[in-house]
Amino acid sequence: MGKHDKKTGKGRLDKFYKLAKEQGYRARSAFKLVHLNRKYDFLASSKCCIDLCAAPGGWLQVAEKYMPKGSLIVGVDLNPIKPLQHVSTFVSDITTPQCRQLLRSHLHDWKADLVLHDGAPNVGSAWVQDAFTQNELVLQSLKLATEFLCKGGNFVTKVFRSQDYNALMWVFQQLFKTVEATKPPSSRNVSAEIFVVCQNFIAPKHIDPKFLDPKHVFKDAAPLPPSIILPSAAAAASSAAVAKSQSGSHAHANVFMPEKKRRHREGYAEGEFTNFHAATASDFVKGHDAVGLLGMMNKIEFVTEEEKGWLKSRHTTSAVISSCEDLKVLGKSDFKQLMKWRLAIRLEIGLDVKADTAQDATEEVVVEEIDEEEQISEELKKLHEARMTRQKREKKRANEKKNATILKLQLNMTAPEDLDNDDRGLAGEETFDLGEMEREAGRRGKKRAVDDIVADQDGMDASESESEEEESEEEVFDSEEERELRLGALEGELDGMYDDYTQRMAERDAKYKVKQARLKDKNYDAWHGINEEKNGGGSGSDSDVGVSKGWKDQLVRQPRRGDALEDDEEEEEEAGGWELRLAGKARVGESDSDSDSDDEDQPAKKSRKATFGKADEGAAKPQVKGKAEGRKLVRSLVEPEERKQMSRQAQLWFDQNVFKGVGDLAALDGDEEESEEEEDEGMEGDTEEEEDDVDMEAGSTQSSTVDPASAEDDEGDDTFEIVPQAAEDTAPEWDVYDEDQDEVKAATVRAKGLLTAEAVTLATQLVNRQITADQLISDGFNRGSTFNKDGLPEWFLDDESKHYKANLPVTKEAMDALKEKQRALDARPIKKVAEAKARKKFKAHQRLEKAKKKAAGVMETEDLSMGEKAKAVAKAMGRGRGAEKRPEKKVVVARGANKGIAGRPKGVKGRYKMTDPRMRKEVRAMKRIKKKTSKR
Ligand SMILES: C[S@@+](CC[C@H](N)C(=O)[O-])C[C@H]1O[C@@H](n2cnc3c(N)ncnc32)[C@H](O)[C@@H]1O
Repeated sequence: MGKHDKKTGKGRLDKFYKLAKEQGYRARSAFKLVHLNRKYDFLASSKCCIDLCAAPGGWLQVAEKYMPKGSLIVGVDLNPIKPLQHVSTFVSDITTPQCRQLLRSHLHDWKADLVLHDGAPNVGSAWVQDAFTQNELVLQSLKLATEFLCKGGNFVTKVFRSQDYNALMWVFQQLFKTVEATKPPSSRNVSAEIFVVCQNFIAPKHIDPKFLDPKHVFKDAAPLPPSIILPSAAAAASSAAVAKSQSGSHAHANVFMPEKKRRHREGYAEGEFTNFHAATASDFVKGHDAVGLLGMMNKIEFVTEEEKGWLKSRHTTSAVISSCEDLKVLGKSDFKQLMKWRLAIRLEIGLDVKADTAQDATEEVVVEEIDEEEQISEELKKLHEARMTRQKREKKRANEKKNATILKLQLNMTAPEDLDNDDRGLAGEETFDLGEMEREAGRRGKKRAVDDIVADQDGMDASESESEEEESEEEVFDSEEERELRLGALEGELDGMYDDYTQRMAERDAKYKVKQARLKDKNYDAWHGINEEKNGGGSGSDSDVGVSKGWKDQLVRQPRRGDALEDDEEEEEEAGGWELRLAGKARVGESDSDSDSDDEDQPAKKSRKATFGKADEGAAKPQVKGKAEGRKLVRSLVEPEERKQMSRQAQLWFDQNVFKGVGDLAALDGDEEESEEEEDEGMEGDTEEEEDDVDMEAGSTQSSTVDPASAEDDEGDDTFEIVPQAAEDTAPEWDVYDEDQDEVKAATVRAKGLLTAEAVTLATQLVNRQITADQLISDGFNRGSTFNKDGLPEWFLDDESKHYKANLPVTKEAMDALKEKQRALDARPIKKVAEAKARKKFKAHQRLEKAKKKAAGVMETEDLSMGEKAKAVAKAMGRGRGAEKRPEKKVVVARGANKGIAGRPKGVKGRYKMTDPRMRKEVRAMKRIKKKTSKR
């Protein structure tokens, strides 16, 4: 903010300076807020306002003036602010946590409904550098705003137009329902500043910090130009100064902000070393691609004498000049104005000739307008000629097809279900949708208007090939209406051109390209959104918005993917949403081109303002909707269509001679299923669909006749055959050893309880008398395969033995019971375990003491020999130590090789006992009986 020349450029003491002086404002910048408020009227509805970077207090004064009496207004700045009535101020750096705390204490837990930010870092280096720091400051202020704003609150900030501008706008869009950028008249044209009014804060519960982190927000921004060109013509004058500022800035950037050094991801075009492009006025006026130029260039310069002469033309208004200064931010009206100016200059210099010179002098203005219109329509013609012809050709082809289809139908050459989707539409389904017809009519009207213009230009009827019906429609337009329509169409075309321009702007944006590239990578990990999604929304009005509308347009078109994203929210929480939004931003291009996403985009499209529509787009809009609806309609028909196609094939199949005489296959196969179905569905009669169903059944019948299994049967293939439950004596012999196993298991169960869910289930069933013991035993006998195993391959039997097992029931209750048991075990306190261990130890100690005593007693006994004493002591001590029990005698059944042998049977080690099988069974039986009786 150094010293300025008071006559030129920024230092000029303009009317706002004087006005500020007159009205007692501390700074001329106060009028920026006055103008912004005039346009958006946010002050009157605010009760609590924070002004970040408020010194010397101009905005505070305006806020105090326009906000309701008794409102809370807090201002903060690095510099002290002279006291103001009804306003509290303090000195702090808004980038520090201390400022946050001070704000909190000033607000007394209130939420602000307005946050203003007019901060500008006090640096004097080159403007790009300043822009970056400025925009960092903006992000910081946004951070504070998100913290202090109430839901629905507003945030007004100054932004410097630079490559970071779009990134900032995008972030605003994610947090506010309406975001508009504007340049108030009090903001000097030479200044790169622009004001963004963000309305209706969404107040998400969680904001991904990446949204407010310059590292993330600006990381994708286009690379910093190595050479910096000052935005104003005045600044550009001194190339030496520029060079100095360049080097200065770079030195600064390298030394102090090495991390902010941008990588040239995209690279510059061959021979280009800057992102700033200026075109000459001649390029614009005389060149063919005026729209393209506007999209690609930053500025139009008047360099040559001829060009300077154009500055004096009555058509060259100050608005045109200021538009030429910064093409990046052309609003729609600026754009149209510029295009009109171009045509006017072309006329002046004789590049174009007035088509209608015989106009009345009194209608001079009108004539001129028409001339311009004609010129524009020339452009229009060039732009749309190809499209029109294509459309016409398509329509003609469709008409022919339609007629052919209708003829076919009339001659019974085809069935309606055989028509493809297009034919259907042609054959009359369009009559299902009256709305669509109406829209179609509207489209025709609009198209006619455009065609008329083209026809006028050409001196020929552009719609020659249109049907007579349309020609009669043409008569409906009287000359005035036609004119209106023409104008409408022209406006539309200009809108269309404007959209082209914005599209080019978007494409030019490096980020856009990167996102497009990323999109191509299917593995690109789509990110997740802020937890609270916005509904509809998008930016608001497009009128007069001096912003890079391409971006805005995209953002508006971007669907607010509320519901769709909610499923992913939990995952998103961590990732936080930044990159999902990025992905969404990148998807924009896709959504425009990809008709599949039409449905998804619908809400966003609804939010789009009518001003977006170019003539053809305007016409396309209903088409899009119609298409979506049509698709719906088609979809409902497509599935049966497939089925019908299938059934038709089936019909053809059964029409073959080989099936003649077979009669009704459906009836043949007895389709109980079919009759059941019919009963169920209450279907009767002989509708086509039913016939199809029958055909389908027939199809299935046919398939059943060629069932491979039955085919095998027929052929007598004896690979294997499942024998149904033949009573055989191949069941495994009752093995006495199993009894042992059962006893062992029973002992385990007694000791540890039931261990498996199956066991618990069976036990529960037994206890609840859901199953009897006999049943259980008999089920046990049925276990395993009982079919004839003769001749079966080894692998099969192996598999069977492994897998052919009864599936024992398992109930949820049983599982719960087991879990509960385990939980109880796990929940045993350590103390209890320790106690148990101590108890065990104590008992062992007692046993040992007892054994020692016993051993001492043995030693004192005089009756025993030393050997006997030693044996007795060892026995006592062994018991005392809890020595392992002697291994039980192994019972060897005297059968087979062991039958009648004397001495140790083969392969048996240790203690053993020979038993007779009969005896063994009897002994066991006795034991069982004894046990039972003792229980009773
Ligand atoms: C253009 S002036 C604001 C004018 C003010 N809106 C008015 O109408 O009076 C920009 C202000 O931003 C302040 N500023 C810059 N960086 C700051 C920071 N980090 N914290 C607080 N204020 C800052 C400067 O001290 C300067 O007073």
